[in-house]
Amino acid sequence: MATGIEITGALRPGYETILTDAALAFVAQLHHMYEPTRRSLLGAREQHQAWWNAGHGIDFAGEMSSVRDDPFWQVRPAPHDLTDRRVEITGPCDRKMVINALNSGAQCFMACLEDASAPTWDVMVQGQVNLRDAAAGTISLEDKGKSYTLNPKTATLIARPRGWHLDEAHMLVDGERVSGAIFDFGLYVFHNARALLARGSGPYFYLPKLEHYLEARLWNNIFTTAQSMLDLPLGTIRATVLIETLPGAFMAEEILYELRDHITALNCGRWDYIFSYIKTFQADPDKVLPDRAAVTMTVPFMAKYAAHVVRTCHKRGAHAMGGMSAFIPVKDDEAANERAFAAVRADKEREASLGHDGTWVAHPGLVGIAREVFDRLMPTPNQLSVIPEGHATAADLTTPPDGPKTLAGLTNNINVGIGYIAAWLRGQGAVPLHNLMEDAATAEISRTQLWQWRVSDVVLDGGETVDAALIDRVTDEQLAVWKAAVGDNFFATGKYLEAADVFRTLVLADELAPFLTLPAYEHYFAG
Ligand SMILES: CC(=O)SCCNC(=O)CCNC(=O)[C@H](O)C(C)(C)COP(=O)(O)OP(=O)(O)OC[C@H]1O[C@@H](n2cnc3c(N)ncnc32)[C@H](O)[C@@H]1OP(=O)(O)O
Ligand SMILES: O=CC(=O)O
Ligand SMILES: [Mg+2]
Repeated sequence: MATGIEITGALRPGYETILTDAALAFVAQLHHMYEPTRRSLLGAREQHQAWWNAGHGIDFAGEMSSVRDDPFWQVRPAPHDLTDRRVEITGPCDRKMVINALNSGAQCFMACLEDASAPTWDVMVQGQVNLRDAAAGTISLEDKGKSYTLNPKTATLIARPRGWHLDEAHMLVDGERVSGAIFDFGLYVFHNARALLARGSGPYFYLPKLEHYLEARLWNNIFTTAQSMLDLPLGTIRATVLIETLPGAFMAEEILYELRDHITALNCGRWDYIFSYIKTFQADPDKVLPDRAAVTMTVPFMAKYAAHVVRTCHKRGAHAMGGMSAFIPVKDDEAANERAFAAVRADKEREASLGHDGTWVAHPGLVGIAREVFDRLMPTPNQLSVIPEGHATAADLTTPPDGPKTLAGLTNNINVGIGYIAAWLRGQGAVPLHNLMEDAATAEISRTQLWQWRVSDVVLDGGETVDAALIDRVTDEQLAVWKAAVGDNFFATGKYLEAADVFRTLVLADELAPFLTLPAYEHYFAG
């Protein structure tokens, strides 16, 4: 191994094919070149938050108006296998799910090393093994007497690395942790770019949680460097950026501009967006959101956000991808299943009618519904020519909706928060809870919402004031609910008490932690 590189995680069979000297040296080189910038951009995030906490508003960046006003620039056109992306399935990089997703009939598969994966060392490195085999077209599995192999026609593979905030604690360069994003991106592009190109595709990425155009510039510089180190032409790497933070929405056009040689699309990551709205306005009692379930895509600020993303993309020749309805198929209850399908169908009809070029589904059983809607409402491969009228103002994007604030909403946040974090601590990053898909982003909404309700002394519609005593009482009640639901044995081993501790600590903290995964990673996964 090159001098200065240290791997502190376990080396299980197969990992040596990913953690090769050459691949690690590649990651280390990116680390040397770009870690100082990442650190400084993370520092800038703290400064921006302090500015908003001091009562300053959020608005479009004045210094970038020339980019927004210049009518002439466009992003590089999409490659052939990202031209029609009407249905994209997402999922963790578990071997069976990777095969099932690639075979699902969706146009693309967003393979998630981010919020649908708990970032344990094993999940991250085994995920790379699975993606390497997927990129090579050779992935297969024998599981419970069933053989899994790839169909002749599979979805286009797009990998989602971790966001800028997370470290990979198990790879050190000169004693310093590398960024999770650079670890995930670097290993994936190093091992798979050539194989993907040979199969008529390419190294494609979804980039999560960007908050500033300078963060997009960092990705662009990393792409340019990676391409030249791997002797790939400029524009070989292609990115789709999730517009899933409120600050990111105000910089959507600048993000396209910074990445114009590499970007093909933006995506509306609605769950992180709601989380980011709460985080941005954490100190503003006038911006407190109602129950999580009441913040749908049809409330005004969310509808304006989606239209803003479509408009911005199509003005610049980029695809505008829709997002994820949390409804998933319901087993053993036909009526509930029909309701879930109807909710997904309505969500996809809204997206296709607005001008989105495609959408996300969480489960293979939903591919057909999304496909039917987009085939019906979008007969062309995309609808780049559809530009929603109007433009978004800061008030459009930031005015909170009315809606209920209820004890049931508070209780659901705590129940789901405990259930999700327990699964995450067991190594599972996406789970079905109460017939909805939950991942790190939805859990972030639950815990930030309660933090904000508590510090804003919200009085619920039933008259209860949200305070530490109420949070403690309901947390204890919900621990009992989980114990009854999963049984004493699984409750004892399934990390529920640890999850409640993580959740309660975050909700009762004086300061809002920027991400729940940061303290939880340090405490449970980094060692
Ligand atoms: C906010 C965001 O970031 S959204 C994007 C991140 N979130 C995700 O990607 C969530 C993806 N979805 C999932 O992880 C899962 O569908 C869950 C956790 C929601 C539900 O999981 P389960 O209830 O275990 O699914 P279920 O039991 O119905 O699975 C049935 C089959 O479908 C497969 N399957 C389910 N979801 C997926 C998927 N997303 N991709 C591929 N295969 C899948 C299962 O592997 C299983 O296959 P098998 O029959 O060969 O054994
Ligand atoms: O990543 C998607 C989201 O909704 O968040
Ligand atoms: Mg997200």
